[in-house]
Amino acid sequence: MATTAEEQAKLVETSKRLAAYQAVKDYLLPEYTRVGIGSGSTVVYVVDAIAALGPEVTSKMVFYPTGSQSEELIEAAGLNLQYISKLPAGQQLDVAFDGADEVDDDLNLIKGGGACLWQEKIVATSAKRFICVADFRKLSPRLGTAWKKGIPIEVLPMAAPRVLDELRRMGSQNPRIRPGLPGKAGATVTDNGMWIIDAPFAPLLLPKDTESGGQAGDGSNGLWAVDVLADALIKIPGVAEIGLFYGKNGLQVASGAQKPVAAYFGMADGTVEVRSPPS
Ligand SMILES: O=C[C@H](O)[C@H](O)[C@H](O)COP(=O)(O)O
Repeated sequence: MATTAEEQAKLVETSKRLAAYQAVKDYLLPEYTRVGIGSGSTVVYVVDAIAALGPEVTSKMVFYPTGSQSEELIEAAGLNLQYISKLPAGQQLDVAFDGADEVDDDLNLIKGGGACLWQEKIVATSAKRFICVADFRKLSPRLGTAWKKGIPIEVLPMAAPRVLDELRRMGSQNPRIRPGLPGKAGATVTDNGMWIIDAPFAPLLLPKDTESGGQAGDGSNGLWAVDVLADALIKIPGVAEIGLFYGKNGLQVASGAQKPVAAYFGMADGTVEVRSPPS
């Protein structure tokens, strides 16, 4: 068991790597030609795993980034880069891999801890199969349990004060514009020229909490169901996109699905746990 901070950090990196290599082994089939590459520190290992397959496999593939970081990763690995704007209408990516900040029991996700959520959602929903790759810290029964910083929300800068007002009205505890420090004074600016607001809410309810006379989930008692909150957040004027990736159970290998078909977790004991959403 890891005891020092250094050992814990090493364990986390090993876990990310294990999950990434397993996910690529299971879901990057040699016949695939279009692959989405997400953002964050875990995706670095996904790209490593893909590059390790060698040009005989990867040269026939084209890789679609979710922002400037993954664009650089793709290029640095010598993989073929293409932009999602060039994906012809009516066509899909074969698969997309991405990380997450938190994953609940139903495989709803919080994303955007690295300010990349908007392009990530476009790429994920353009894929026939969206695969989430994470370490054991991300696994939690309800969103907002382990990830306390809040739901990342990408907003038009001029609308930020109004969005903050509305989030407070909805019961978010201390929503804040994400600072750019230490690298940049002022707000964090996304790849799309937007700002990020982090909006903490009490842990989000799942259908198993709200069905059969359970909690309302409409925010009236301070508790929101994932889908109800997501639908309300996206309607706030000035919100460009939200870092909740959610959807109905059973909506899987389908165009437009935000939830992954599988989530790979590198566990602290050196195993990889694979989860699929309940059907
Ligand atoms: O904005 C960043 C993305 O949503 C990342 O995929 C997410 O923050 C997870 O990142 P990491 O793999 O570094 O934990």
